[in-house]
Amino acid sequence: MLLGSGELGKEFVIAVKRLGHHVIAVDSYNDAPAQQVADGREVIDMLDGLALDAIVARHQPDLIVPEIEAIRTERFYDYEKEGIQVVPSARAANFTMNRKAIRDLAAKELGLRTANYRYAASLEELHAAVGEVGIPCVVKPLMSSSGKGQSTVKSEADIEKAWSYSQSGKRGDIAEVIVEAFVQFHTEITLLTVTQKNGVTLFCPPIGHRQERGDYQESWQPCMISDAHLKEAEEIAEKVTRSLTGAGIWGVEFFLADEGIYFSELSPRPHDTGMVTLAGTQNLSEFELHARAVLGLPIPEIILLKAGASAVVLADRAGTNPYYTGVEDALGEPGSDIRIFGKPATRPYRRMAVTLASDQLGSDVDALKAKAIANAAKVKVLNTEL
Ligand SMILES: Nc1ncnc2c1ncn2[C@@H]1O[C@H](COP(=O)(O)OP(=O)(O)OP(=O)(O)O)[C@@H](O)[C@H]1O
Ligand SMILES: NCC(=O)N[C@@H]1O[C@H](COP(=O)([O-])[O-])[C@@H](O)[C@H]1O
Ligand SMILES: [Mg+2]
Repeated sequence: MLLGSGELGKEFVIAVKRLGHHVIAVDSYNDAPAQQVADGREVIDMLDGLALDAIVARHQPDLIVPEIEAIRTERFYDYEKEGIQVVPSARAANFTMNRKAIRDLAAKELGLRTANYRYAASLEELHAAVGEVGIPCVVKPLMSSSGKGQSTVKSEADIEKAWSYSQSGKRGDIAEVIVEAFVQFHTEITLLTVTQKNGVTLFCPPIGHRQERGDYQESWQPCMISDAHLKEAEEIAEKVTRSLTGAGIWGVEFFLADEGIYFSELSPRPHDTGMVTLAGTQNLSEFELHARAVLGLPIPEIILLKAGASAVVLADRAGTNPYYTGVEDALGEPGSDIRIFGKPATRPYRRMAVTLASDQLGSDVDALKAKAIANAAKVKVLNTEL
């Protein structure tokens, strides 16, 4: 049972169905991307614990695979006790659903370097927290993803806007926000990390990415970083995933700054920036790795086969029944590909597709990034009904 059925879930469903499994895909709206390729579907509010209990009782899944954060993950501890495998584990899903749990674990318990941070549960508390952390700083709802409700405070005048934006962009019922000192990083990476039932942790070559409005725009693999940074990132990823427990792929996010490496956050599931692996950069994509890891199947090796890049195609308006023009143009050159997710509705900035570019190992990753961006710009998302 897949909880959350967006673009990441869709590729995961394809990977597990190729291994012969039966999937029920769940989301809060009908015809979500992963539901279109699954065996069955449910439409519920996943923050509603009783609604979750009802579908778990109805389908009796062997595995529960969360695909988003905003789920009543407290219920997962009971499901685990009942013998259902929660991916990667109830603890991991529960800790990462709320930024407070994972940040306090990383910074306080594990002693990792993170941006200086405070929490605030009201506008007054936000003023105080910004005072302590300093300007510029980043304000994020405790429960949100893809930058929803996130903004950067550059002056005192931004504080009120940041509070109201956090409240309209948050997922679920938690009003509290985290206030993080702005890290002046030069590089941002995702380290895809695979924990296995046999206890051996594997790492994919680092993925570089660029974000706007807290949401990813392009990603590329490999991202060249120093051996020392890579070793440190792998050690941190191993430490955090071991503490959270379980088997599966994780997207561990780091900022690389002049003063060193910062742990930012992690997803206990495939990562959006990891869609670059759909370009065939590795022998197994992040979705195939997740499938094997959660099913306890062997992963004899992870090897980099090609250099690649991905770029997002965003909608620019609200509407239904989207269709796409320019796909022919975007696929014209060798090494170009696209994944259209099949979301049934658009809204401004909603990610609808990614373009992929790849070439042989050792080729210029910047050129691949430019190619993916140029191809994404050729694709237009239009609506038959506005
Ligand atoms: N403290 C910070 N300093 C500088 N930039 C930041 C900071 N926090 C976040 N960002 C920028 O905003 C992006 C999104 O932040 P973060 O990953 O915390 O949000 P998110 O909503 O969980 O995103 P996602 O779910 O897509 O991973 C980061 O990748 C980074 O580019
Ligand atoms: N950074 C997290 C992320 O990329 N999550 C992916 O986006 C979907 C939601 O998209 P939507 O908001 O367009 O419905 C999620 O279901 C997941 O696949
Ligand atoms: Mg992130």
